[in-house]
Amino acid sequence: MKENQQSLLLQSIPRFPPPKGVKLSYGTAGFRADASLLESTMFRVGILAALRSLKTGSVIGLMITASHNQVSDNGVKVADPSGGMLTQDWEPFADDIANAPDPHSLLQLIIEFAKKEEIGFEGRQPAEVLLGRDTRPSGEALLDAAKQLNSGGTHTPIGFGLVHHIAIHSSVICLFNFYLGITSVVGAIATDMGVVTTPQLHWMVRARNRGMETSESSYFHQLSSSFRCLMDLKPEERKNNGDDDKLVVDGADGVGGEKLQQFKKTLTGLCIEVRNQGDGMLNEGVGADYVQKEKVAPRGFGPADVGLRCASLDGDADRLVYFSVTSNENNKIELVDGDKILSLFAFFIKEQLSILNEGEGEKENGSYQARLGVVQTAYANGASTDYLKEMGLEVVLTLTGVKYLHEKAAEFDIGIYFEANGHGTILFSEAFLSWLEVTHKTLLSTSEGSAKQKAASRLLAVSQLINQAVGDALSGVLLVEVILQYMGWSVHRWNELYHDLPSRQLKVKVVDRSAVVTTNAETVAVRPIGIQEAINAEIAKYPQGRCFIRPSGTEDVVRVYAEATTQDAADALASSVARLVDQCLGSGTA
Ligand SMILES: CC(=O)N[C@H]1[C@@H](OP(=O)(O)O)O[C@H](CO)[C@@H](O)[C@@H]1O
Ligand SMILES: [Mg+2]
Repeated sequence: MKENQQSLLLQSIPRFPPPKGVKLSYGTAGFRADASLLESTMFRVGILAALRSLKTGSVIGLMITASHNQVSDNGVKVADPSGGMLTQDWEPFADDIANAPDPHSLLQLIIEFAKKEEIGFEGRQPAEVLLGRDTRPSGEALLDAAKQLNSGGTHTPIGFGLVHHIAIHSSVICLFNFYLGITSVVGAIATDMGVVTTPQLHWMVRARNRGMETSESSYFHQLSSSFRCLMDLKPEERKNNGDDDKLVVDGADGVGGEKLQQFKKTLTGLCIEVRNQGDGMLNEGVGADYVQKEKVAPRGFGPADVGLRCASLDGDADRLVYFSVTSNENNKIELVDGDKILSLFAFFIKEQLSILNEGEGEKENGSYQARLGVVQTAYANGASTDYLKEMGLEVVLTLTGVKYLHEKAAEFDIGIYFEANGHGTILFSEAFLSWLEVTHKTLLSTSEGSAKQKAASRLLAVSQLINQAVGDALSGVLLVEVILQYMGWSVHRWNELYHDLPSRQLKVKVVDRSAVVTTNAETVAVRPIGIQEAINAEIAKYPQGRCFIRPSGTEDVVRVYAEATTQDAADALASSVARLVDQCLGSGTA
């Protein structure tokens, strides 16, 4: 590393000492903590992103969000050139630099890592990073702070790279720190994309690295035109419904509600009412995480909504669940979770593939036996896994965290992944898409309007509508809606695809959640020693009981998941295991 680069880093590093007594870890969704603890992390992740951009010769993304966490938390995740999550090989470096105790050790870490990764600092291409943030109020406060700092001349970007807009977060952190971090790498450029959903930022990074336009309007245009195409391909007898069949969406008082409100104006054939658009407290009694875990209607929904088709987004709009309010009391709902969304998508895709391959048999060059697979985690309801297997699909289980599911799904020609909480998408391989495009063209010229041509057209439109970078609640909602219209299904009919086994999820606050170590796709706890045997003894008390514990990667808790044949049994199993965890590791406040 050249001297000018070292001195540039040394100028800024001492300004951001790490918080004392806190160990930060790049978990399933990047770094997440109380916003007040993240000042140095933001700065350091800025450096990491610039290095990643130099290493890959591509644009990298940084998203400031804590998703479904309470409003006082914040976080940051890195989007790799493909638009996916940061490569897992770099996570230890992220942990190391976030926790480096002093300027000297941080600089040494950077020098050694850059050497090991053979990162050239004076290459032809400067580092470039796209920044995005959700609607957390801390973001706005810092925007002002940044502007003041900038006009006050305490930092000058000249010679450090060009920053188009600078925005920041919580009492002097976030984007400004990113900005300083990124521009501590010679020549680096940071471009602020403003307030966006997490999937929008990931989509933008992917688009940019494929030479496409990155604006929000191009994102919305892609979604609305592929949605329109799918609507036009509905069976004739289903073409007239839609407008009188309203969908009500809970926006979690976050960025997704705002964006959907703006976007819905451009959609025809779909009537959407958005509630919780940002006037209330972010994620408080609202949002996909709340609805899925508590199994009750969010704030703003009640008896007047009984029977309506409703959906809920999470705080950064990368999760989606559906529900309908079932009774006038207790805000009870019928939950249609990520597993059911996965099942609906799998059902539709499988049907289109079989139309496309009908009668092709073993003919040479004719059909392409696309490998269709689905990916779930241990949190998937057991009934969904059985249903998917009965459909003849390959089902793979991975660790919790979309990076694991995404990686597995990418091994299929069409890989569909969903977490039960509603995060998921459909990935299409390049090889399959090339074949599909050629086939579609041929079908257009030989048999336009045929069932096969329409099936090919639908699959192509799905690959455009569904976000190929990460799970995206906005594109997900459009695909669900168009499939329901295609099938002529109500939310209730959809929910009848299979019946969920009753389940319960609890969280337990413990002194040190890393004391829980798991194996076997997180279904078995190997530490603390003896706890699994105690859990097994509880499970044995319930017919078809299933239960596991794991440390959360995003909250300071140990999660307990239980399934059984009745709700009372699932509740009792979860509570007794939560007590075990509390006795073994707890601070007593569940
Ligand atoms: C049980 C559960 O819903 N866990 C969620 C949650 O992770 P935890 O590591 O469980 O806190 O947040 C992750 C990021 O959004 C998501 O990938 C994951 O599925
Ligand atoms: Mg989220």
